[in-house]
Amino acid sequence: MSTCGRGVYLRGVVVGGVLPARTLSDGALTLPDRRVAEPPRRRARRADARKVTHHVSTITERPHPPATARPLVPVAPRDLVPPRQRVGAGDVAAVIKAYVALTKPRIVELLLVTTVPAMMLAAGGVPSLWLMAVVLVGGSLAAGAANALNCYIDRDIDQVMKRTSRRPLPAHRVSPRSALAFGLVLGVVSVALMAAFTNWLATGLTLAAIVYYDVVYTLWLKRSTPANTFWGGVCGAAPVLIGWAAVTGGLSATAWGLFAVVFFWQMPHFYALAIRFKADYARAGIPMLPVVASQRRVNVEILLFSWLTVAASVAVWPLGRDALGLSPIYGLTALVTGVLLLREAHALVGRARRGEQMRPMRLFHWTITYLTILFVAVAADALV
Ligand code: HEM
Ligand SMILES: CC(C)=CCC/C(C)=C/CC/C(C)=C/COP(=O)(O)OP(=O)(O)O
Repeated sequence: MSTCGRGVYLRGVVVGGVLPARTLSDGALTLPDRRVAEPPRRRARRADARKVTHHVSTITERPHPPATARPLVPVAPRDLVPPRQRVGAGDVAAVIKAYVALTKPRIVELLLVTTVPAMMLAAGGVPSLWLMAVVLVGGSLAAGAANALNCYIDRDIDQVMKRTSRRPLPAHRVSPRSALAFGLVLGVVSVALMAAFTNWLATGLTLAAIVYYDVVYTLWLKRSTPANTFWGGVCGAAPVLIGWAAVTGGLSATAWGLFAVVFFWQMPHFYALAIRFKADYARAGIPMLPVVASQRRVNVEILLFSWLTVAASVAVWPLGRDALGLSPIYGLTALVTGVLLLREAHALVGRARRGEQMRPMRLFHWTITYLTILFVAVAADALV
């Protein structure tokens, strides 16, 4: 990380350390349909939220958002979700759909893109189908639990952001209490499954990933520091370690190498999204880097982490599963896709510097193509 980068991160971490977890803008907390009975602690948090909005506004040199929303109307918490809009218990398909949506299935599915090849490489071929099934089901339930709890904790933010406003909680299809219960049950089932059929390391990593995502990232860092993306990558890259540990009972240098690839990779992946939805994040008072720092600073980080991603992917080549390293299938794929990823990252930065339309979703989609191809190569390598 660059020296100037460290400066902003440290400042962010300090801010994160002194402010409480809930740090939304005035607008977010006073939306007409977020009518809650307001206990004194919540009122105090709102005062803190105004401080953070001010912090964000100061850094971006934008005027402080006016407090124009209507005052909160005290109602019982159970009335938070208007009964009319809740999914009727009789409509089984709609109920199932809403609960599945809580697990963010697209993200669960994508996390598995990295887990399966890691397991194959660790096993030097196709691992036992039983173990694959356990890790896939246990891992999906764990990621689903982590996501459902994230939906519960972030229901206020998700309501304010356009991108997330159709999720089950902001759309009032599931009550917050049901989402919380669902997330906790899924979490317990997933960890029990891993404990019963894998080993302690894989189980411990699974539990740690859930707790880390929901407590360290969602409750704390996401709302308080632009370093949220960096630290959030730890749990995003954890499935690689979980898969490897489930097969071997340990973690080798190659496992850590693959972890590093996903960890660095998620920075350009997420920053591209954060540039695209910068206004959303700003409205919700979330200090994502593009909201609180200059575009120049974001550009530097996109390039830095894209290069680190490619460097880590190439470093995995000689490591492999044993002294022989990985085959040229993997090595050449890492080089070619790496060049393409870097070309796209530099293209985005070039457009930003020239003041052209940035089209960040081009990089976002490229990051996905890159990681998918790279991990297909890992799997292919395990088969040869
Ligand atoms: C490593 C940690 C990761 C982080 C921090 C991350 C972050 C995110 C975020 C915040 C979103 C937006 C979610 C939404 O709109 O609901 C997203 C969407 C997406 N991510 Fe990731 N992601 C990670 C891993 C992955 C992986 C491993 C892949 C696949 C190779 C992937 C591919 C995608 C795709 C395709 C979408 C779009 C989903 C959709 O349109 O429904 N992500 N990611
Ligand atoms: C095995 C296991 C438990 C793995 C957990 C993996 C997991 C769910 C990783 C997500 C990583 C991450 C920082 C996502 C962004 O959340 P966000 O809240 O910023 O995204 P949003 O804005 O779309 O809600």
